[in-house]
Amino acid sequence: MTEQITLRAPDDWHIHLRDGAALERTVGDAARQFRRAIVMPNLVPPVVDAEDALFYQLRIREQIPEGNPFEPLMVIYLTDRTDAEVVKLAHEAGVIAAKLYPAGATTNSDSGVTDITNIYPALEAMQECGMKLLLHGEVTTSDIDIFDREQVFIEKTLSRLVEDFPTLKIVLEHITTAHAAEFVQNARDGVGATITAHHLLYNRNHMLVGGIRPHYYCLPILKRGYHQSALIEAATSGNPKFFLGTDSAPHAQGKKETACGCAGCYTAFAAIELYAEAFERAGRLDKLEGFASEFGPDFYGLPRNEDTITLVKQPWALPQSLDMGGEPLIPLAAGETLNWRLA
Ligand SMILES: NC(=O)N[C@@H](CC(=O)O)C(=O)O
Ligand SMILES: [Zn+2]
Ligand SMILES: [Zn+2]
Repeated sequence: MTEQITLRAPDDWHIHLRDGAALERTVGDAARQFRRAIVMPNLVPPVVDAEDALFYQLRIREQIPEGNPFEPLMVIYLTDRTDAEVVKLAHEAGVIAAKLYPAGATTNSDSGVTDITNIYPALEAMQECGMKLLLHGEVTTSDIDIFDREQVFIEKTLSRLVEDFPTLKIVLEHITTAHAAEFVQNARDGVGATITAHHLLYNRNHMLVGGIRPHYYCLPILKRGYHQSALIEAATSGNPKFFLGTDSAPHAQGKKETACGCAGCYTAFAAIELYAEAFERAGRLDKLEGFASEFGPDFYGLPRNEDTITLVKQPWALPQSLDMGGEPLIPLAAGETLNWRLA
C-alpha cells in the first residue's frame, strides 16, 4: 500500500500573486493546495488602501477555479503617507494586515517607508483595531552587508517596534537566520514568523557553488547552512510562533536568467510538497500539520480549516517550465524529484 498522510487543509500566510495575465497561473496553483492565502500588496503601483485592496481581491477572485473555496486575504502596503484614517478604512473593508517594506529592500519596494517613525500614527491605529503588521525585515543602507541585513533590522527596528507597540501583532516574514528564529522565540506573545520552503531546503551553497543559479535568488537571500539548520529546527519544533508562508514570488524566466536578475522563487506550484520534503528530511513529518494548518489561523485569530488534504508518497518530477500569462516561468526545483504528492 502507498504510504500517505492526511492533514487539516493548509493556508499560505505570505504569497505574491501579481496581477493581470499572471493571475490565472498563480491563483490556480495557490488554490490547488491552500484554502486561504495572505496576498502581498507589492504591485506596481502598490495596493495602498481599502479601495485598491478590494479591486485587487475582485481580480483575484475571477481566477479562482469554479467550485474551489480559496479565499484571498488582503493586505495594504505602508508608505510614508499611510495614516490612521487609511488604516481605519482598510480595517472596515476587511483588510487584515499592513505590510512594511523598508524603501528599496526588495522587489517593488520603491514606495516603501523611509523612516519608521513616519508611520507611527498608522501603527497606533493598527494596534487599536487589531490589524496585523507584516515585515520585510531587512535594513537597506548600503553600508550593511546583504547577508547581515535581517539581523541588523531586528536589532535596530524590530526590537524597538515590539516595545513601542506592546499589543500590536507582528509577523517577521520569511525569516532566514538563526538570529530571527531566536528573537521570535524569545519575543512577547503576538510576535510570530513565517518560514518559506526554500529557506528550509536550501542554503547559499545551493545558489553559488559550481555556478550561479538565479532561480535560488530571493530576498532575504539564502544564508549559510548553520542558519538553515536553525530554521528547520524552528519550523519543526511545534512552536506555534512559526508558521507557513511560501513567499512564492514569480518572475518570468527572462527576468531571472539575465545580467541583473530579479529576486523571488516560484514555489506555489508544489508548495506543500516542498514543505513535506523538508519536514521528512528532518524526521518531523508529524509536525507539518501544526506548522502548515493550525498555527497560522491561531495567530491571526481565524478558524482552522475543517477539511483535509492527503499527501501520498509517490515520487514525481517537477516540470522544467510553466506558463505564466504567455511567458515561461521556471518553478523552484524544476525537473527535480519530490517524494510527496498532493492526492
Ligand atoms: N522574496 C523575494 O525575493 N521577492 C518578493 C518580494 C519579497 O517578498 O521580498 C517579490 O515580490 O518578488
Ligand atoms: Zn519580502
Ligand atoms: Zn514576499
